[in-house]
Amino acid sequence: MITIKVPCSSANIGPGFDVIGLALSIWLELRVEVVKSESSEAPLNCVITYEGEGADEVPLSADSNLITRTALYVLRCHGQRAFPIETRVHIINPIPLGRGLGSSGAAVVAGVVLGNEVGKLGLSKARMLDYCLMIERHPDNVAAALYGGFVGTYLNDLSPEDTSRKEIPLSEVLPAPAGGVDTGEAPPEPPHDIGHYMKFPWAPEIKAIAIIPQFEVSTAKAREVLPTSYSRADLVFNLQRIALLPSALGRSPPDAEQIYLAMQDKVHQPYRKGLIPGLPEILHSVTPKSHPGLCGICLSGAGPTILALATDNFEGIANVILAMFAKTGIKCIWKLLEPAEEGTTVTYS
Ligand SMILES: Nc1ncnc2c1ncn2[C@@H]1O[C@H](COP(=O)(O)OP(=O)(O)O)[C@@H](O)[C@H]1O
Ligand SMILES: N[C@@H](CCOP(=O)(O)O)C(=O)O
Repeated sequence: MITIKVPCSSANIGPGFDVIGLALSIWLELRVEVVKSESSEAPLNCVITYEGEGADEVPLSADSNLITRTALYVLRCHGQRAFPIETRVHIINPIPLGRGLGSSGAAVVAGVVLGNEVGKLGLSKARMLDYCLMIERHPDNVAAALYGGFVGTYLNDLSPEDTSRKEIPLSEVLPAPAGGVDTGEAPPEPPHDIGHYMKFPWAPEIKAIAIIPQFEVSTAKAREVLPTSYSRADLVFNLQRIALLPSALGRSPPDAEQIYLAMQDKVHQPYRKGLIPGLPEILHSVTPKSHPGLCGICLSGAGPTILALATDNFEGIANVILAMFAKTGIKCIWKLLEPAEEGTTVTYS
């Protein structure tokens, strides 16, 4: 049995839209067996079973499920048209879908690693990141999930030819389900070195409180509300803070006032407030002064989850935010999470 574990992630930390990600301690798990036999009745030779978040909505056919579609993309780029006979994938998913905790990033990373394992491809993590970036095109979730920890990420300036290959429509990378029928066409391989990451230190005192509202915001929709250009003042505002953030969050003991300041943002949060009732009030009123123990607060990924970083008073801080959401009629759960330093792991038993 091959076990693949991929952590969830909180992207955009503060001013780091599409740049800074933090892998956190909820893991998507795949238990994979390849049962050798002459033939398989399963479409594309793959049987999927699933438990956990999204069990009532996630498709279980290999050409529709995001994890197995991603694995098929990787396999097909290496001349393997289907899964080995017969591949059985059991998915255990505790990451809530569409909440800004990187469920799709984790699914994409899991799919790339699945393809690499069952196809015996021997891809490096750096090459696997290229495959991830052909599907989930912002690097902050997938790099954090793959490498673990608190990361700064970037996309390289590619040649015009590689740029157009990287920007190929997603529908050509992951073709629409065709009922298991293999069209025979080779998918576009990713260019090399699409993106990269750097790991930053994280002060051990700081934990992450995730306040998770019980409604979904699709990342695709939350990207549509963002402007295509920004004022110089807003851009400089974010640059000034992002320059401080990695050292502020790495310094021990943490300086809460400095972290709070370094987590302000004018690039994505103000534009997403229409999707998340109560967002501006929560971000402005929960501060280190009003709530001792708090260091900083921001939208997690594209939302609606709120990420509060704190050294103490976790339950008190969570309850205040829960009560603010409740005023707008929104129910939430909350979890106390820690950085997942290791990232994606593969074990064999
Ligand atoms: N474990 C999974 N298996 C299959 N598909 C998944 C899984 N996790 C997420 N997805 C897909 O990703 C979508 C959510 O992605 P997205 O809108 O980016 O939100 P999130 O913030 O959770 O990443 C789900 O609706 C589903 O289609
Ligand atoms: N940088 C992306 C991050 C999306 O994260 P998710 O967890 O909501 O998928 C964005 O803000 O669009």
